[in-house]
Amino acid sequence: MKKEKNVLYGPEPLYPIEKSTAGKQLYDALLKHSHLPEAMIDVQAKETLSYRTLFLTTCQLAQSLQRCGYKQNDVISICSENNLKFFFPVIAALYLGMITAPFNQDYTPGELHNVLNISKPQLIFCSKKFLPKILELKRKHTFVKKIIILDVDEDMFGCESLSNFILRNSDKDPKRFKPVNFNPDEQVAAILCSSGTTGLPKGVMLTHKNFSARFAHVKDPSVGTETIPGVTVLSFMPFFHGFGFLTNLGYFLVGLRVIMLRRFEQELFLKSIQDYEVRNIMSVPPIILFLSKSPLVDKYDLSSLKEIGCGAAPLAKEVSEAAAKRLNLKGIRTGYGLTEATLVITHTLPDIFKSGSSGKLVSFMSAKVIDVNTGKSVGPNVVGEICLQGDMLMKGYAGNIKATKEAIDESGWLHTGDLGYYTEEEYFYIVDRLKELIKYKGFQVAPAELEEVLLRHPCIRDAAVVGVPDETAGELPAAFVVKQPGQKITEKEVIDYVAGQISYTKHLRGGVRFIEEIPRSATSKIQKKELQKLITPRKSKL
Ligand SMILES: Nc1ncnc2c1ncn2[C@@H]1O[C@H](COS(=O)(=O)NC(=O)c2csc(-c3nc4ccc(O)cc4s3)n2)[C@@H](O)[C@H]1O
Repeated sequence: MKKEKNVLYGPEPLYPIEKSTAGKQLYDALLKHSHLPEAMIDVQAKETLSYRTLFLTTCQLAQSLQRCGYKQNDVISICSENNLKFFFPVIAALYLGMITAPFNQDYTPGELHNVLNISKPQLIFCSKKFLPKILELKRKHTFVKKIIILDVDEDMFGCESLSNFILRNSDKDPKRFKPVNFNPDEQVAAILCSSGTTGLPKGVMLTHKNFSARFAHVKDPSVGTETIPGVTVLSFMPFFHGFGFLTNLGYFLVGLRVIMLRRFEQELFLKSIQDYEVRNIMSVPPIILFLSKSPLVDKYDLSSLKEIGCGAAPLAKEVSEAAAKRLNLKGIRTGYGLTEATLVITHTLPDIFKSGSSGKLVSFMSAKVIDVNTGKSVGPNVVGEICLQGDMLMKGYAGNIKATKEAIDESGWLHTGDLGYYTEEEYFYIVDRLKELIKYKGFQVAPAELEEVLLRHPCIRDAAVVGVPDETAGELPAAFVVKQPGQKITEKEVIDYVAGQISYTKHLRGGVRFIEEIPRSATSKIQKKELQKLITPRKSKL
């Protein structure tokens, strides 16, 4: 292949991208692993899902969906905490070429309005805990025609349970089911939320081919976490987010034993590592900080841990080294990823650690760094915007051609909005963010979404939201507010008002500052860097 100057290319892959659909690859993998007794163990519920049950149930659910007339390109959503049954509809949909649009179960009605109008799911699978929210949502959104409850045996409030839906509609012999064939390069597999470089959350369309590129990675011992069937990993990242969604599908593909936490609880996390002899964890920087500092760690035997991956936000060199030393590891494997490029794009290789680096490019991808003023690609050790190209790039933002064109240029390069550089050895370092995105504990916070909520308040004339650096969370959303003339409103009232309108991870933990005017450019774009200079970090109330 012709190599361009100042463009980096990922390594030759150990495994090629399969030509089959991601659904077919998972079908074959689950069949192959169906002798393994444990696919996923719910620690809190003390329940176990076997690969045989995972395989047969996904086939029966796919048969049932087909029998009820669901077909390629129909959209489902999932609203659930991490749950043993979460991936049943995901995998069944992949078999059929249906599209899964998961969303954060803690979203408020306002947030749900935004994201649901992007994907317009006709069928929503939810856990019992979130049924009231989804019933309310169905009343408001006429495109939602059916709700299926994942984790109950009996129908409730006019909604079928998953078990009854399968009982009533599936074939007596699930082994007669075969995945549908379609073009994996074009077929959208999932629509995942991301705010991209600016504005409100958008729907990232990832194709079966994007998934297959990730699947090729996970089979490679130098890329994936573990590749030996039956090896134990711990999974606590939220399943609705690209990180949790795709890492777990990768675990199933390889046949790993996944210890699942419904939500992160410090002692349960440590006890699970000890009791299940977990070998590998994929995590985010706040967890590494916890492992480096918490006295709780000394109460448990964590010697089974052979590798910890970390990504989704910057990991301080000191924190990484302290955690590795405490856990007797040579280092913490770090990676850089974004939903618009499916998952991990760069990562450090096993046993080769470069503190502070996010590692090297993965196969099937190319990268360049461009000068933010000229747009021209630069060479090593020069900071610029990271641009990506290759088989893991999203198909685009669902229903948003304008945002897609702003993100992916005519030459097919995704402009990530991340500032970084690479060394002569092609190790990447992410140093800052051009884009507005705020990362609270690895979770995305779109400033525009909070600004939209603030501007609806009658006492607020103008508002801007920026990220405040925080050692524990990475960044905290903070608001600058201009009051309406003559109006009185306190910082606490603003914080409480926003907290009542938006989900937990987006609350204004960085506080509120009242100012006379929001600094704007000639094109009325908020000058966020100016505002950040006005911020003196306060002790966060996490
Ligand atoms: N390592 C990093 N350092 C600094 N910033 C980082 C980062 N990773 C993501 N980010 C930031 O999050 C943005 C993307 O946010 S996002 O869309 O929510 N997606 C993500 O943050 C995202 C999706 S998948 C993923 C990772 N999966 C992994 C699995 C194993 C492992 O060892 C490392 C990783 S990173 N991250 C990036 O544009 C960037 O701004």
